[in-house]
Amino acid sequence: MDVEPFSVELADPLGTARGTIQQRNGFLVTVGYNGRHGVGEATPLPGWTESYEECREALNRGANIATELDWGVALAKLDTPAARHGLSLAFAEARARASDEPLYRSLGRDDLVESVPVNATLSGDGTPSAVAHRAREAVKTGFQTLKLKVGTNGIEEDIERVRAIRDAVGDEIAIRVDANGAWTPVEARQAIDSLAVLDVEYVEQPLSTADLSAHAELRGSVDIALDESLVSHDIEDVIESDAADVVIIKPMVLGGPDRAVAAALRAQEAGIDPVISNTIDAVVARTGAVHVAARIPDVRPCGLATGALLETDLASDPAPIIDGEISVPQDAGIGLPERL
Ligand SMILES: O=C(O)CCC(=O)c1ccccc1C(=O)O
Ligand SMILES: [Mg+2]
Repeated sequence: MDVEPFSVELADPLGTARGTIQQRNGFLVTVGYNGRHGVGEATPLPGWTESYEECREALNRGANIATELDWGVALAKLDTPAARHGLSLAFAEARARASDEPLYRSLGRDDLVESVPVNATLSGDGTPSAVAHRAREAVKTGFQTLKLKVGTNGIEEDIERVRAIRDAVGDEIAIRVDANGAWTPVEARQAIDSLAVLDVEYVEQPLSTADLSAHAELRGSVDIALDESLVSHDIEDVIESDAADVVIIKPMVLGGPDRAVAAALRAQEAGIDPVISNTIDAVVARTGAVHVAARIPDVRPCGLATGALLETDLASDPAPIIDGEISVPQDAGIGLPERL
């Protein structure tokens, strides 16, 4: 098991209600298995996963265990999500390569999946007309679903932005908003009443993570999606508390593609729609998440169109976005060169 640090920059920082993301620092993880190599990525995002230092320490520990025993044992001992994701993805890729299948097939999907629908991710800053302009550009390139970051400014201003987008793109385009936990229950109620009129598809994480029952109470005129709540609650808690119409599944946050697939399928079984997203990962984890999405039948548009937010990346992108759908690589493994 080989662990190599990397750093990638965002071309345009992504402003969210929980801070601005400017740079992503992580580790490339390479493993050997049955004569093949698999590559994974561990890119921690503090607040969502362990810190960079904790991730590095966990991977080093894993590397020591892995040389002594085997990958499965090392995986079982990695207890932080980003580190576990790195090893789990590397291992899953090596297995897919050894069986000469694309990763999504190796994860259990039987039929051919050529592409997955995706949303455009729109930063929340700027005037309503600036945001509407970005929305119109995204629709011109083929996106049918837009996700706007909200919660950094006042509710009235956010509603103005969503109204400007709706006016600019018409009624056929789906609009989602992501508050990243910024609202109180009273603010959320007020925002949702206005967002319902603007035919918003769902509100992602309106309230802070802990309170599942407060989210359950908000459900109604606009669907509620939980994202950050999955950091501290597992999918069974969310199902049990009736807190969500949609769950946002980020493989880096859940600890690997295996866990992400399991959680997404479990959600579907319980009548909750999973949406696969990512933490603005580099190309290895981002494309890994594309395979997770391809594994899920009838998946709603996913948050995987984030490659263009990066100024630099680890390799050229094997999953171009065409007409609002991200292409699923069909080569063995993730679809990247065997050694990066
Ligand atoms: O889901 C998307 O459209 C892109 C990813 C995204 O918004 C995001 C990226 C990094 C950290 C948190 C989030 C989030 O969904 O809240
Ligand atoms: Mg979110």
